[in-house]
Amino acid sequence: MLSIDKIILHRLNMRLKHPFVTSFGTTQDKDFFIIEVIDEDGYCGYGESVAFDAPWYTEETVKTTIHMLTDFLIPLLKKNHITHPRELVEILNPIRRNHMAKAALEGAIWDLYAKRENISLQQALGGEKTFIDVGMSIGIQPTMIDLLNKIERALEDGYKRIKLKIKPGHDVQLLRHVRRHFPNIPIMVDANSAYTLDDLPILKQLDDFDLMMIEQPLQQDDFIEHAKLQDTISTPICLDESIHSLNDVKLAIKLGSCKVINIKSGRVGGLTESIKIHDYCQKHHIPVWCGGMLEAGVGRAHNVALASLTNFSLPGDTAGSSHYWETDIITPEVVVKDGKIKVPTGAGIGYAIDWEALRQFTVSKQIIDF
Ligand SMILES: O=C(O)CCC(=O)C1=CC=C[C@@H](O)[C@@H]1C(=O)O
Ligand SMILES: [Mg+2]
Repeated sequence: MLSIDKIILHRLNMRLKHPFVTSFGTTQDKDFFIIEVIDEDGYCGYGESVAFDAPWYTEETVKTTIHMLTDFLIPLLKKNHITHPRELVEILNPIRRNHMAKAALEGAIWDLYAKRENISLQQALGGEKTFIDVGMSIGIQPTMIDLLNKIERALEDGYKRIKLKIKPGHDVQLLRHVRRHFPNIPIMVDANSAYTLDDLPILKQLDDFDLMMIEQPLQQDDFIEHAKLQDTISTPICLDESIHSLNDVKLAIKLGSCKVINIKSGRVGGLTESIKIHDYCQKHHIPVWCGGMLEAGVGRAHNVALASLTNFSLPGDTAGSSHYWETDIITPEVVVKDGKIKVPTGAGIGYAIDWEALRQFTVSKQIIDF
């Protein structure tokens, strides 16, 4: 049994090395928290919240996550006995959605469980790969030169594919430029729902650029529209914001709304649901890859373990720590070599907290006794 003694919420503020610009806006200072779950034997598990400070990606925010955890999710956990992290889905089920809040807590409990069992998080999740392939997501850049330079540098660092952000007015022309300089590199684009079917003429032109896929071109609940679009274009569609659960995946596959799925544990409510989605997609020959939420080291470590499952067959948005941060909060930091990350084999997430760094970024701390 996992007997929890206390939970500590460490609220942090970390400045990204470079602002990340998408069709919704700009992120530079990341407000989030690390959730530390300590059991009666002194084992500690760590999770990271991924909601942003404003609800532009999904409806959750840092504040809603804290509200959900302190007022609902942790009180529910207190009332239940738990022997395995898989049981958490059922325990937290009375609370609707709020997937990022649930995932932060669940992630910490998976880490705690793995540490108690003295196995790696990878082993606990059923991952098999020794290395994972990594791509880079490049936000919208001030100028074309900046973008070309960023791509150049990512390729030099060995990244296996480049993801570019597009939006209306910032798409075909941009790809023409990029393809002129880099005719053969693996490129994909992410629209973060910036288009509608009225943009079909533009979206059809994207077929000319030999893209690996186009991520989330339409609105998050446009399953039928995505199916129509996938029927019209040959570039595979990948769904991100549309996928909140295994049921969404079933719907998307049934309707033909996509050919690829981006899994983000926070968006789907945690690692247990992520594994279910991974397994279902594998059975249906739909490749998946691990998305990113500009995580610090703890969230990044969880992503690395998850991406080691076999059907994560495409490079993910899990770039190395140094791409985002001057100093990360784990040691060693996550390192990318030749476009790959070695999956750690130590107990739990396999990286230690760098307490000095964590303290340096801490804004506040809340202790919840069990
Ligand atoms: O963590 C990373 O490097 C991936 C960043 C990234 O592309 C995204 C992060 C968060 C929200 C979005 O803007 C975007 C995405 O949609 O995948
Ligand atoms: Mg996306």
